Amino acid sequence: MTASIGARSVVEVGTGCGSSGIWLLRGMRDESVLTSVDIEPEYQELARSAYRRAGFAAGRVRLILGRGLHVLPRLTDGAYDMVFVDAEQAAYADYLTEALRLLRPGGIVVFNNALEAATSADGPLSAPDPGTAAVREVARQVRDDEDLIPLLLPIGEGLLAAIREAPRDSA
Ligand SMILES: C[S@@+](CC[C@H](N)C(=O)[O-])C[C@H]1O[C@@H](n2cnc3c(N)ncnc32)[C@H](O)[C@@H]1O
Repeated sequence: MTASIGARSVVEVGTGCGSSGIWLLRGMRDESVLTSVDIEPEYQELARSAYRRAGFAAGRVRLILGRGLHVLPRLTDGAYDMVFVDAEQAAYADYLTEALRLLRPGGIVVFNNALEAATSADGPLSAPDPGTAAVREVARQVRDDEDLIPLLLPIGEGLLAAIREAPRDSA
């Protein structure tokens, strides 16, 4: 069973072979579009075929080849309901900045691998690896930002989510 997120437009960084995209599409509205970014053309071809076999029309997915941090700045501000980041852990803080620009008020950004980093022990003499440090930093930023509602889901390697609050009425 898939919980519907009722989203019209979702951006995913890290298409892979299409598994997460299929789960996202199953929870999205019928007329909605998933924009998915990956640096590997072979993965995107496998994903394209997986979406088709899962029954989604070609027009439901826009596959863009390139590094997420090069592609996201070209997408429209405030036009997306959800941004799912599942690539380039060391740059998660930059992806948070991009996601907050892309999201509509009430939209949600989700980072994969959050628990893996949070629960890995540091050695007494070594700094955490850049990916782990970046995941912890983005978790801190989400916690400290008063405009974000944070949520940590213990699913798989852990999903860190943050809802961008709609502006409150000043009256
Ligand atoms: C963990 S896999 C994604 C799996 C996919 N989300 C799923 O669950 O089916 C990570 C993917 O990110 C891609 N990737 C790595 N660095 C990237 C970057 N800087 N920008 C976009 N994609 C990247 C890899 O090619 C790989 O396909």
